[in-house]
Amino acid sequence: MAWYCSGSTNTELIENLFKAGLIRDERVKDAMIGVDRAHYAPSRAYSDSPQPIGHGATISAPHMHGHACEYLIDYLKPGSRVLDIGSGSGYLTHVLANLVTSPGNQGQVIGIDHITELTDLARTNMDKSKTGSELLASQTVKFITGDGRLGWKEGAPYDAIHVGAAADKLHPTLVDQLRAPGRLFIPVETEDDENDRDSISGGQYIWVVDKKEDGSIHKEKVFQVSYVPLTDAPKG
Ligand SMILES: Nc1ncnc2c1ncn2[C@@H]1O[C@H](CSCC[C@H]([NH3+])C(=O)O)[C@@H](O)[C@H]1O
Repeated sequence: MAWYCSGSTNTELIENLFKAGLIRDERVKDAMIGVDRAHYAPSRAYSDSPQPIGHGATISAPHMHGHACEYLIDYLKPGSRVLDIGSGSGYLTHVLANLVTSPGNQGQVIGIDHITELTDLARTNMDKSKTGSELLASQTVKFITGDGRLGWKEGAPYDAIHVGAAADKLHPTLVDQLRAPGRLFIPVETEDDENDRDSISGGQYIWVVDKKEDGSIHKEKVFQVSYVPLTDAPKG
């Protein structure tokens, strides 16, 4: 159901998304209330819409961030390790960090983006709040500049990997870097699904890829989306 949400404060926006059923999980709601979107979105921070953040990147709409967290929620526990590929503004990286941190049990979230100005921006954005600057100081959150299609093997294995830009395929390196059990959430441009011949005709879909405890892989195409692509880094 299409439902437009906004609020006059961050808490009001998230509560309205919750009331509209666009966020359903209480832990996700609390983690999103804990991150002021105004620190990350340059305009219309409390409206449920994407906004440009420069360098061809956008901060996704908050309901999309909510969906991503909800698909990964079973793998986001205090102490979990997470990789956020295409971290952009750093907003989702911060929300994910709230989900893997409890007093005395710090997980770690690595945000990776291939544009240095954006990893710098993400750090600056996080530093605007006390909790954000503490997460940076304790290295619970680290921003790395690099090609996210390769993951970040120094921090692997990950309980959860989130990809915030559309890949041209299900990069096997990312599946390799999952813990068993672990889950990858990735928008893919035209991945061939042998069970669904329609998927070859194009369109972007979120794929959820599970690495089970025995190391076996289960892939599922869950819903259609429109993300900016994962690309080569701009030259210069
Ligand atoms: N190959 C790549 N490696 C790392 N980051 C990439 C790559 N291709 C695109 N990106 C980044 O993917 C991001 C997608 S848009 C930013 C989404 C972010 N989750 C947010 O809501 O703020 C942009 O910041 C791009 O710079």
